[in-house]
Amino acid sequence: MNTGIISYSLGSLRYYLTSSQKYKAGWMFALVLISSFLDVFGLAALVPVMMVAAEPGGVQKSKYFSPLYQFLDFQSEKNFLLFLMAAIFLFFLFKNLFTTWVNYLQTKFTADIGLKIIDGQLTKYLDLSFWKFNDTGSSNLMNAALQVPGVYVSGVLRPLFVFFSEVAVVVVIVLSIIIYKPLLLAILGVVLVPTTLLMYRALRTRTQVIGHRINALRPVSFSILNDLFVGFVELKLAHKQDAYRRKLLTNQEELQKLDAEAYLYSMLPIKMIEMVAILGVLTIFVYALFFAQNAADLIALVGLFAAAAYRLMPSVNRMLQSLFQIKQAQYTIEIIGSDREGDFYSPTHPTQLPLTFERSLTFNNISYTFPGATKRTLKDIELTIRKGEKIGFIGSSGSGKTTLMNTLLRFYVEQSGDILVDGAPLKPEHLLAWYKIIGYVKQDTFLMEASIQDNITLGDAEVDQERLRYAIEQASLTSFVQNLPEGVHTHIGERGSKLSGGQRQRIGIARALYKRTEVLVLDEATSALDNETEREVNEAINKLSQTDITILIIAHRITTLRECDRIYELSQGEVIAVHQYHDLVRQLVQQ
Ligand SMILES: Nc1ncnc2c1ncn2[C@@H]1O[C@H](COP(=O)(O)OP(=O)(O)OP(=O)(O)O)[C@@H](O)[C@H]1O
Repeated sequence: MNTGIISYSLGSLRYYLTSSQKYKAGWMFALVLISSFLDVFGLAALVPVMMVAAEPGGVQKSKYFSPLYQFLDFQSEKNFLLFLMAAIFLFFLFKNLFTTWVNYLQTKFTADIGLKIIDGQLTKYLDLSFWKFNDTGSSNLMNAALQVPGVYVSGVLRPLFVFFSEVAVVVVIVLSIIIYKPLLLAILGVVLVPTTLLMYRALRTRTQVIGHRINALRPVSFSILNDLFVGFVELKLAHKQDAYRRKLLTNQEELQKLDAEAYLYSMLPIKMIEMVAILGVLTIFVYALFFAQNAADLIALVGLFAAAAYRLMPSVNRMLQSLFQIKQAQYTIEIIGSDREGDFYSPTHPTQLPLTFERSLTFNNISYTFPGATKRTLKDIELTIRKGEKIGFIGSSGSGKTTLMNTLLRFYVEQSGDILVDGAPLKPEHLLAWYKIIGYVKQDTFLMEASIQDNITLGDAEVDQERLRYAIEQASLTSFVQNLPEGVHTHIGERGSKLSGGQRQRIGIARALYKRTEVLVLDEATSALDNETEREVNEAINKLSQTDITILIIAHRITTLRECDRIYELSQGEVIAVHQYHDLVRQLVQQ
């Protein structure tokens, strides 16, 4: 048939099978083949038994059963037939128990591989560089991490097993026919092989296209759904929910049409093969009636042809169906096997070294250009911060403040220059140690649908209560937490929906303090916070100023920077000025 797609899918397995699993896969295939043989043999054995049972004295005449009858020393044909029936029943019982066991092993085996692939996909995507991660988008990543492995198991692995077991069935039948009546094989070959091949060729490309298209559409639905629910408030106020709903439905409509088309294609082969087979039977029949010398022989041949075709058809059909399924799911092989290595991956360096921060932090001539961009976003940034200092960063939107902090957090790696910690360059080997030292409170702090405690400790199983109290106190959350009915165990709603903007940021600050952050990067919310929220956040920042934590604040409101030792002003990726808070306030007043 088509060895391309089969060897391609078999090849894809090598990524995920350990050598013991490969050995197991070999065994699984052997067991599946035995099941197929038992299936064919069971049906084939039934026919002669029924034939001798139908004819009085048939057992004695039969060249197969008469020796057995003699050997087992039966005295009555009826008893022998009862014995045969019991044997057939026991055989079917055994066969079905055996095939159920094989099915169970097979599902367990494929599920194990499925899990391994999910793990592999997750590891791959968690190693994505931050830029590529943002560029790919969460809907695509969710699809590729969970949905794609699922489709791979049901659309590639399982059909592969089906394909090989049906090949085994077909081979057994074909071999028996070769031995019994080679002419019949020739007729079957002439009629069935071209039809099957033609059909496969006609449908395979379209099936593959459908698979790719479905894979492209699925993340779109996730993404719209995500917008619809995350943007619940904004979209409702803008009266846009309906437009998004329609967008989602249009996408789903195309998906369902494709699903329906794929389903239709899976039903077509059996119908086409049946049509061709019946055409074959009728042609031989007509030939026998009008032209053949020995019509009786030919009509017997027609009967045999019909019987063989009848048994072969479902197998050939399942072979074709599994090929189409694999074609449709071919994209999963491409996705799972894609981008295993390359620029977009930055896995943690295998050797990790310790790191301490005692004196200073330096941006030493840092330049950074985004992939595909022509202009540098950061241009030769040169500045030093001493341990314990509070430093502010200001500048118009797009001036590069967040990008600069992202290089410090190692989410972006500068193309030239270095980050120096106590004078020594920060290397990939220091990443884990550096992550222990540095903390980040983003504008939109990541919050989970969990308790305050879990949000601060990020789900620590063993919470250091003393540290938790300290973090809550330093983040100015004590009175807020004390007034809650369940204290730190109070749940905060989806993405912290039960908290105010200021409280959310302070949870972020408490989180950084809980993990004993020594360098804290604070990206102040750009949205116009109300005075109360601003006061809450500033209170927390001022309290932090009393500690020896080194703080870097990206600020949009000047009042946030009151406690800062210095304030750097950025413009188009360059440091254009260094200010003192009071000078800056004076300048602004004069303007
Ligand atoms: N992932 C990205 N890919 C390409 N360009 C980017 C990416 N992220 C940011 N930029 C560009 O880099 C420049 C600096 O962005 P950055 O977010 O650092 O500015 P910012 O000063 O923090 O702005 P804001 O105050 O609005 O947060 C902008 O021109 C922005 O368009």
